[in-house]
Amino acid sequence: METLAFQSEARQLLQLMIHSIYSNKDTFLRELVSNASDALDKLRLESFRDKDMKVDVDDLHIVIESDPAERTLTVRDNGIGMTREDVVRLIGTIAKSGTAEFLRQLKDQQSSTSDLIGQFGIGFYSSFMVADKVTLVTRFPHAEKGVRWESTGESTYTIEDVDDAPQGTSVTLHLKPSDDEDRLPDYTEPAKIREIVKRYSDFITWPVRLGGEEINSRKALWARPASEVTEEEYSEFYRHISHDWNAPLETIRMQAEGTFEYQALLFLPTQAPMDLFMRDGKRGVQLYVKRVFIMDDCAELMPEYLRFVKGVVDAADLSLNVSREILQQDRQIQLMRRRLVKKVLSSIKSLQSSRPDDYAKFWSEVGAALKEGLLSDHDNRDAILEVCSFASTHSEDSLTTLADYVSRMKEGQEHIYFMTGDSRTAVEHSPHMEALRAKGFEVLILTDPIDEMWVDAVPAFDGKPFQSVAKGQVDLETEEEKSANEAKAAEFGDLLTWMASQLEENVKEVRLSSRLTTSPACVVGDAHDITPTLEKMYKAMGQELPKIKRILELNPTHPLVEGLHKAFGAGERDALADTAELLYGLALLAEGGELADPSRFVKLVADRVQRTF
Ligand SMILES: Nc1ncnc2c1ncn2[C@@H]1O[C@H](COP(=O)(O)OP(=O)(O)OP(=O)(O)O)[C@@H](O)[C@H]1O
Repeated sequence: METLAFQSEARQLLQLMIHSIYSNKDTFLRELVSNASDALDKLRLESFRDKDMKVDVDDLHIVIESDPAERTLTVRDNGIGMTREDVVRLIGTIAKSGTAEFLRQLKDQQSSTSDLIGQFGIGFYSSFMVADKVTLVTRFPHAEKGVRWESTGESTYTIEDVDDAPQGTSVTLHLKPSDDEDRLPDYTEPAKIREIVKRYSDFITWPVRLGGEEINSRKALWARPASEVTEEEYSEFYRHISHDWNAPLETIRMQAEGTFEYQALLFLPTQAPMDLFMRDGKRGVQLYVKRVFIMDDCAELMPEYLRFVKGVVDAADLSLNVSREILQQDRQIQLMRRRLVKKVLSSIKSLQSSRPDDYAKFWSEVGAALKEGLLSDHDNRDAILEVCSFASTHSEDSLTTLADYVSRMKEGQEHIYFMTGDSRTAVEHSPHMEALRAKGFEVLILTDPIDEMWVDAVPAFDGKPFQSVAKGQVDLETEEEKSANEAKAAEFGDLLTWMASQLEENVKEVRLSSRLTTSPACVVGDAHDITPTLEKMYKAMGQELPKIKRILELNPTHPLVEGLHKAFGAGERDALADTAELLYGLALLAEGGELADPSRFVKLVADRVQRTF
């Protein structure tokens, strides 16, 4: 027998369970039954794949046994079991993504641990809420010996080989004394066990037996008429497949009959899954064939940008040993996926109109993922744009849809104006916004990294082209203003050419601006240039890009520019070279950009300030 220590994160979680003030302790049984059900699914799949496997899969089941005298409760399955290495890895450590984040949040807000336990998915360790010792005996089909694991949930566990372990896993809880005050019922009572299984695990497709009797109905929710399924049943099922504690925000059911029959039961989450933006993040739709679980995380059923959608698709006409490769090539599957995506998007759309507050919360949780679809899903681009919301200069604290933006467009306004940047403040204070603000045009404020990408790919919404206020020529002038500006441009012509040659390493053109009212200068990109933020993102990913020169725009009514023009006319070229450089530096700083040589800039400024004494 070997005694091993729990990994430190596992130890912290166990402590949390042992001293849990969490009121709903019944959920430990849901977790054990859920794990047993997963183990049975896995064994059946493995037996499809490996025809030589010498395992009896005819009577896969879960048995619950209780012994009031010994005060034990056992949950046993004849599923896939675990090897010794599995036990150490899966039960002794926590490899789950998001654990570190979970423990950090826990430190931050001690008071509401129960909410957090739930969000994280409590799993096997929840046994320690109700037991002071847990014994697990398990055997993997190909292993000769079984493994016996035991722990009191303190810092160590013991592990040893056993000769006579049956196929599968049994978990025996040595229950704490029941205690009404601590809300700890007597879990050896059959009526209590029955009640918990009925409440949390009724839909489990495998038989759950207690005293020789089957105590779950095993009816797949998606196969029952919608009118007969309660909200609570949907929520429990959602918890089983998503490991999310919250009830789903929206339940979506779909059914197709005819040549390719399927039923779908999908859920939108209230909260973003922990792994939404992690590299190994999972997609949430499971594939069943005629009520039999086939695979998790089925990429063929839901595109990546809808990875927060959880649920089940049960197709009647596929073979039970269908593989990913077959799914990828199946035209019916592609058609089905298209319909599922449309249905999900239309459900979000109706959420938006019927429950605006819920939609707003939903958007704040998963909007950044959904917007990825603007790049990857051309067919549904318009439908995605319709359910998007953005910050805008129209309101400080609420977001706007594009339809609402369009309804507020001024007479004669042809474009949907936007500006991308790192933060709302940076965008609002950027010189590029001045003329738009002065003329009262609304500007969308786009600060998600993904925004930098889709704005280049999506040309228009509802026939109105998107226009960056920091790119190309922003055409806001009246005819009179235009002709006045043309006259100015002629007047400033020599200065502009001279400045362009002074700054040629950094800018490709110097011109007069129609977007500035109070700042002296700003830097803008050509319509198809990538933005500085995007340039930074590419660099962060290790991609070197050729240097991108932008355009310097001057505000001819600003005293600094006027002064420069005068001095230039008087022929003081040499002394003005530094001024040109300073102006360019100021324009960069004003948009929150970075100077190539900050120390040189500081020296130039200090020099100027000195001359004022
Ligand atoms: N009855 C079982 N048979 C086989 N493997 C099991 C069994 N119970 C647990 N395991 C293994 O141990 C792992 C950890 O279980 P645990 O319940 O802690 O987390 P989980 O089921 O992965 O996630 P969750 O936190 O959502 O419950 C499982 O993923 C599974 O691989």
